[in-house]
Amino acid sequence: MTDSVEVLITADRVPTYAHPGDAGADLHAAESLVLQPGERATVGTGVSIALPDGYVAFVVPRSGLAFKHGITIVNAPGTVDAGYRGEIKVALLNTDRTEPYAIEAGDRIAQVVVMPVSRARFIEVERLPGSHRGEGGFGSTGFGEHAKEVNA
Ligand SMILES: O=c1ccn([C@H]2C[C@H](O)[C@@H](COP(=O)(O)OP(=O)(O)OP(=O)(O)O)O2)c(=O)[nH]1
Ligand SMILES: [Mg+2]
Repeated sequence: MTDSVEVLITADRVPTYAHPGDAGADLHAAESLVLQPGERATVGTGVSIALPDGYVAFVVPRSGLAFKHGITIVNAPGTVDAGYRGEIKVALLNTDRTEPYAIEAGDRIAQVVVMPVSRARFIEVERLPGSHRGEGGFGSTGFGEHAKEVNA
């Protein structure tokens, strides 16, 4: 890693980066529960942090849980504000249509990504400056081959 930031923490289990260079540190469940198909639940992690001003922590799904079991996070990415001192909680959702998913206390249920963030100074104007994209959005560049024409 080229950069790191000190984050004060109280935790039953401190989040861990599985490999050098990983962006996400795994968060462990502080409780056991079963998520029925389609069910969502807020799961404690036993972790509280004090981020420096100018940083945010995003709580994001683990890909393996998502791909293999359909376990995702309802509000992904969950936003942990720098001023938040409460327990980080994970709003898990079982998107599988048929299979319940059991979470044991200590399981790694999500990961946390700490990033610098800018706060905007919103400056109201009568008219926005022009841009190449303009107002095009929501698939305006098409899908597949059409993108090549746009990029040409
Ligand atoms: O996945 C998450 C998302 C948020 N939080 C905590 C930290 C965050 O600082 C606080 C508020 O989150 P957010 O602003 O997303 O929720 P809100 O519904 O707008 O609540 P509030 O009115 O408290 O801002 O809840 C979590 O523990 N986990
Ligand atoms: Mg909020």
